[in-house]
Amino acid sequence: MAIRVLAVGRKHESWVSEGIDRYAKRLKKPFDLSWQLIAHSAREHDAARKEESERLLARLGSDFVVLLDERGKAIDSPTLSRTLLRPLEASRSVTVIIGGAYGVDDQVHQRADFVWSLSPLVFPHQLVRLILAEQVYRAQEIAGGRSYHHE
Ligand SMILES: C[S@@+](CC[C@H](N)C(=O)[O-])C[C@H]1O[C@@H](n2cnc3c(N)ncnc32)[C@H](O)[C@@H]1O
Repeated sequence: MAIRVLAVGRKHESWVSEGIDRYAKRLKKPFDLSWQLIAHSAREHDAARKEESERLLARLGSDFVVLLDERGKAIDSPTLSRTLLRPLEASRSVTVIIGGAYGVDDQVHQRADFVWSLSPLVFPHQLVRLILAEQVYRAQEIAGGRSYHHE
């Protein structure tokens, strides 16, 4: 079991890639991250959101789905650690979704098991990838009782 990220958009930009690699090197099962990039739609607004959401839904299966959305629920890092570990320990894969420029539609919201807000502020997609990588590393360290995270 592992954590898969489904992200709408192009490959990691270099400044993001460097940061993600930094954390990825320190990740071990079940917290290792794999990335699947979903092509963004050539359309705009609602039409793009719908098309990208269909592409995301087609890849979900029975995973525990965490949707990143600024309107979701803000949680602290220990709660994130438990939220990720619980399905992984029950042999269920976790998929984390990062939407495109227009976010995702209601169907993806309804499918999500947990909608996670990093902040009410909207962050650029690439930065969200980097924050996610660091928070998954932090979740791993909390689960292992190590000293990276100080309350
Ligand atoms: C540029 S944002 C799109 C924002 C857009 N207003 C929307 O309706 O979702 C791209 C993606 O980054 C993620 N994102 C951006 N800010 C976020 C935040 N504060 N918390 C959680 N996810 C965020 C979401 O997955 C979002 O779909």
